[in-house]
Amino acid sequence: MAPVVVLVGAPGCGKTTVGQALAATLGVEFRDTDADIEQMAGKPIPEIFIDEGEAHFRTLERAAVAAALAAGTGVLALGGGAVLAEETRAALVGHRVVHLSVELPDAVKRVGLGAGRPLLAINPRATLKHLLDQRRPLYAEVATETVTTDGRPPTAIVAEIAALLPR
Ligand SMILES: Nc1ncnc2c1ncn2[C@@H]1O[C@H](COP(=O)(O)OP(=O)(O)OP(=O)(O)O)[C@@H](O)[C@H]1O
Ligand SMILES: O=C(O)C1=C[C@@H](O)[C@@H](O)[C@H](O)C1
Ligand SMILES: [Mg+2]
Repeated sequence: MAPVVVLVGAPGCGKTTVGQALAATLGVEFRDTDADIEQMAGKPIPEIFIDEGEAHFRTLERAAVAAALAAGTGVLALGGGAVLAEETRAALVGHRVVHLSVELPDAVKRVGLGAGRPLLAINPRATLKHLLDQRRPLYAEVATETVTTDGRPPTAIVAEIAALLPR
């Protein structure tokens, strides 16, 4: 079985928030590869970045995405940078992949200055701008649908995605 839907998008686009609400609406399970990686590593993502570095995190992430796609859990959220891996982009072919798009102003507001996003620890606005510019084409490449999230509440986004799915 494949996941009902896979969510991709930049940090702060709402993959976790929307994914959890969508799974509850559909009555299916929610899975987030970031949480899977933390469980696999036995520590939070910022600690993996500090202790082993980003390259090691990306190795864990490729394995976590492959395992989650194979498990076929209902709603699957991928980490914001998962699409950087060519292997992961190839593995997503044939899946229903929704890109939750977000532009810089809303992304900055949503991620704030909070902890827990190691890539955004320094100069979050400039880093987010770079991430968005670098990744937009990659999200577009893997997505079967794109749903805009700027200025919209999670409930409206959940309803739009639910309406895309076969009944
Ligand atoms: N549509 C929205 N409107 C306003 N706030 C939102 C919306 N979606 C998410 N948020 C808020 O933005 C923050 C980031 O959301 P969330 O953690 O779901 O993003 P994410 O895509 O999972 O990020 P990451 O890639 O870092 O895991 C949270 O505080 C959440 O409540
Ligand atoms: O955008 C990214 O590269 C990341 C996003 C988060 O979901 C985590 O996967 C991690 O913090 C890296
Ligand atoms: Mg998340």
